[in-house]
Amino acid sequence: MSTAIEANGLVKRYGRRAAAALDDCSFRLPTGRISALVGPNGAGKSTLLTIAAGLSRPTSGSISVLGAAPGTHRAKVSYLAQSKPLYPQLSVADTLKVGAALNPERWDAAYASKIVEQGELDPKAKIRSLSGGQRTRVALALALGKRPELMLLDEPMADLDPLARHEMMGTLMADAAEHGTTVLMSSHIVTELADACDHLLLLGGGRIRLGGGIDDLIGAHSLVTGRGDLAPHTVVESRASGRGVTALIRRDGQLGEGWQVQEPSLEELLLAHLRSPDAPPLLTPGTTAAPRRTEVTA
Ligand SMILES: Nc1ncnc2c1ncn2[C@@H]1O[C@H](COP(=O)(O)OP(=O)(O)OP(=O)(O)O)[C@@H](O)[C@H]1O
Repeated sequence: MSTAIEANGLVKRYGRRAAAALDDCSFRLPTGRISALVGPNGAGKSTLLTIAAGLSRPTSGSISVLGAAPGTHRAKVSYLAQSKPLYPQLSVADTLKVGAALNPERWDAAYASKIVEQGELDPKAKIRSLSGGQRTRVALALALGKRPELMLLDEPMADLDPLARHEMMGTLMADAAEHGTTVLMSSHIVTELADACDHLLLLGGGRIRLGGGIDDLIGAHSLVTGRGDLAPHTVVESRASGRGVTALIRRDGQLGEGWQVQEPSLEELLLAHLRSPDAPPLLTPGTTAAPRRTEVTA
């Protein structure tokens, strides 16, 4: 399978003395995946997305996007910043016209208009008169109307109401599946991700702590309850419970007698890893970066 993004030893410092926002961050995102980018506040999610969009340069390390340095294939990449920048003085209709003018080869006017219409927005309304959620809808119409091969979305749904979020996620995912679009989307809303995404990148301490298909990552872990020794398994998190110990583990062979075993939900998997920042990382096969070749950008 071809590669949408490959990062190798990526480091980003915002100042000489500042702690690294990304610190030896390496991963491979195959094309066609709808990937959640998750991590605590300040983990480096926006930093990674702006570097992939070609708007910020790494301090060191390399990253390729659609096989080239970030920014090379701007026409094929949509980037939606957390702040959703739009021109406040333009109307909704004029904003879409700007989208068409900026993307003459790829613009799908009918599709962009449909997204706006689903929100019952008046095309003549000025952007400055819209609510935060309505602006988000226009920004998403711009990002999707471009019919990109890769979408880099920074908390795209954060200010949509639950119904609008559900509907927009449905539109986004159906579109991505139909067109084979790769999506890398940061979010803190785990329920939104569990339904929509098939791939996960968990950032912590500036590097990837979990990377791979969500089913594979869940399948590699077990939630166990019982008493006894958990060696030789990797214990991600362990807590005393009424029935002994409840632990999220990565199995290494069979479990001993007397353990109740469950498959964790995505939320349980994420919470355990977020609470245990020192747990060993796991990147499933196909999601580790190839050994470093020539620098694509640095
Ligand atoms: N322009 C900047 N100048 C200086 N430091 C920055 C800048 N942008 C980000 N940082 C720092 O880099 C680190 C990572 O920030 P980033 O915004 O990438 O995290 P995030 O995972 O997107 O966080 P959140 O979930 O809160 O949006 C933080 O410590 C932040 O303070």
